Amino acid sequence: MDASMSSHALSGLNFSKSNTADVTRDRSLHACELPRQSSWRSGTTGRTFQNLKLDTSAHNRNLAAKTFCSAEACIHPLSAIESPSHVEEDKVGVLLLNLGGPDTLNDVQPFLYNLFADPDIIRLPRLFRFLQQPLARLISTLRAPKSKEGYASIGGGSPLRKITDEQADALKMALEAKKVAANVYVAMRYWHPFTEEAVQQIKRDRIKKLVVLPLYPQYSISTTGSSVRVLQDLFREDKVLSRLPVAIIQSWYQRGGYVNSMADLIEKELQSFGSPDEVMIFFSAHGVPVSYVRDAGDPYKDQMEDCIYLIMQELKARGINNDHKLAYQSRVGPVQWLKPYTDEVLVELGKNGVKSLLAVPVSFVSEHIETLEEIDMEYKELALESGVENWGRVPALGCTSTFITDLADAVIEALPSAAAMTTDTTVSEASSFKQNPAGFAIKMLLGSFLAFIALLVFPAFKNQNV
Ligand SMILES: C=CC1=C(C)c2cc3[nH]c(cc4nc(cc5[nH]c(cc1n2)c(C)c5CCC(=O)O)C(CCC(=O)O)=C4C)c(C)c3C=C
Ligand SMILES: [Fe+2]
Repeated sequence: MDASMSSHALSGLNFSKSNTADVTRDRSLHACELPRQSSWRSGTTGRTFQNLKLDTSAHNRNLAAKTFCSAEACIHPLSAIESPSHVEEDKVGVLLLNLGGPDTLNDVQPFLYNLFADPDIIRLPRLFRFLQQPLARLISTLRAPKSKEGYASIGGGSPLRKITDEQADALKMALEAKKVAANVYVAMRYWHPFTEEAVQQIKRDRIKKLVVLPLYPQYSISTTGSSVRVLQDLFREDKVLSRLPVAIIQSWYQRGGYVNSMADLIEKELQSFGSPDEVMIFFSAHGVPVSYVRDAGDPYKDQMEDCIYLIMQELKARGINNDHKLAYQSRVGPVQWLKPYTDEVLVELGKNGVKSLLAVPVSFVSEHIETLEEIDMEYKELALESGVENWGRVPALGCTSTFITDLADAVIEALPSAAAMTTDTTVSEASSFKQNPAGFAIKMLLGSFLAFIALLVFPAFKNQNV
């Protein structure tokens, strides 16, 4: 990628902290011990960028454990690469996509800025897109004090980078155990190591085939969708990368390895209660605004419900028949989010006489602020105040060996479907800045003014739920 293209792609991000990120995982770091064999059913959805259609029928139980790939990707996996015989053996790369989190309290506001500047997080109508950055600046500044308190209470920063690095190391080792030598890279959406940094490293390493693996079990426009869009922009603008065969695993909540690993954790944690049979299994998923599902066709809710169904089926097969409930946490801003809301359900359950509750975070596979602070502190306190007497929480999967080994299988299954990305002639907003800087400056000024008005109109952004 040449320098100008690179700066285009980076122009929307706040790189307040210089950081030569270690995006490739060193083989010598041993994060987890892994078994040599795995025998889980598989259900990877490996599709290429041009086939990035959302599958909104995921609630159809038949979809579970089925392998998807585009006809083009499967039948002509290498059609778009020039691969002269002298080129070194296929060098495989795996790119883990994740959200990223502030390393220190000073990073909190710029991290939040990057998050709110993402048009997949605050989805403004096209006409108002010029407001995105000024709005992001305002909201991040207003929210930063409360977020800082949260991060301070969990040790002064997000544990996400460290855990994701450990998962990358573990995945590399699991692949090696299956005789696949691969470099594993980490690409964070809102903090270091940024996607752009990881992509540069992939290019420098002359990777010949890439599997993209989001660390979100379920697909959402706001998570996997957003990260893939950034990748798509970076690859489209680069001669070499646009020819690189890529397979994207869109979601993997339906894989046996994930479902079984979650069931294992739940089964184990239930044993810590005096009367395990009487415990309510309480799944708490990160929410998204209702409009994502209703208007934009986000399959997140369907996939979440399907995911809970599969985990409960697995528990039933083990003779565990506890009651369960799904609710959505972490809503932000003045709009309606997926319901029921975790805080409201906890109060209701407590009032209705539920005495033992096991919280299961289900939309993310690492510990993070929303498990360590929101669930372990805020929700626990609320539940106990509401009448719940026994509280437990299932840990995030992290480097659980059965889980990581299954991710390695998912990567291996996706490899044959890797195909070059389509070239798209859409002009990005970043290039419109380059073409018309004066117009851009006017928009920014006007945007700041309108953002100020928006702040007055949506005072909820100043409140606790922002
Ligand atoms: C599947 C997981 C997630 C979805 C879906 C998601 C959507 C989403 N998030 C926000 C706003 C915020 N998210 C924040 C942190 C955060 N979000 C996720 C996961 C999902 N977000 C994680 C794992 C984390 C924690 C990262 C860490 O540092 O540990 C934050 C910042 C934290 C805070 O201030 O509370 C915000 C803000 C929106 C608006 C959204 C969908 C539109
Ligand atoms: Fe979030």
